[in-house]
Amino acid sequence: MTVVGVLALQGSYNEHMAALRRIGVRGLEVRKPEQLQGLHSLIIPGGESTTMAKLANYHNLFPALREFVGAGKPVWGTCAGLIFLANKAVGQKSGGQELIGGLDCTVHRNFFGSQLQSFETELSVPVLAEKEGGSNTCRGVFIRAPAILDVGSDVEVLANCPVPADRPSITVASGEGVEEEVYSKDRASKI
Ligand SMILES: NC(=O)CC[C@H](N)C(=O)O
Repeated sequence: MTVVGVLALQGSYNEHMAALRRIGVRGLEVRKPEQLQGLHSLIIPGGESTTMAKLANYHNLFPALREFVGAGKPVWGTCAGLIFLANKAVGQKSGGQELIGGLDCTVHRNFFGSQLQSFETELSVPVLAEKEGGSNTCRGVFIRAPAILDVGSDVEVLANCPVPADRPSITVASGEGVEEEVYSKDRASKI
C-alpha cells in the first residue's frame, strides 16, 4: 500500500493526516530519519519554518530529508513546508535558517506581512483543472504566508496571486547585505 509521510515536527501535520484519511490514503507521521525509508512521498506542512528547522536539526533529519528530495520522490510543501524546500529564502531571522532545498526558487518568508495581513482569496488554476478536472478556481488561504519571488526554468507555476493592496512594502537585504531588493506591490507572487 502507498504510504505518504507527513513531517510531524511542528505545525499543521494533524490537518494533513486528516486530509489523507478523508481520501483513503495511509499517512505516516515522520519524526525520525529512518521513518522516511519506504515512503512513497512526503508532505511538509505549514507552521513556522525556523522552529521546524531547529527541530529537524535536533532530530538529525536534514541528511535523510535531503536524500529523499534528491531521489526525486514527490514532496509537497505547504507554507512553512514550501520555505523549507526552497533553494533560497530571504527575510529570514538574523543568522539565517537551514533549508532542505531542492525546489529551485527563492521565497520570502513573510512576504504579506504579519498575522494581521493574513487573507483568503480565490485563485485561478486553469492548468490544474485541465489536468485533474474540477473547478477552474481554488480557495487560497494565506496565513503569515510566504511568496515565491523567483523560480528556475524547470519549475512550472500553476497559479499566481496578485499582491494585496494593503501589503506593507518590504525591503530585503540580499547577498552580504550590500545589495538591496525592493519587492513592489504590483509584482504577482507565484504559488
Ligand atoms: N503559514 C505558514 O506556514 C507561515 C510560514 C511562516 N511565515 C514561516 O516563516 O515559517
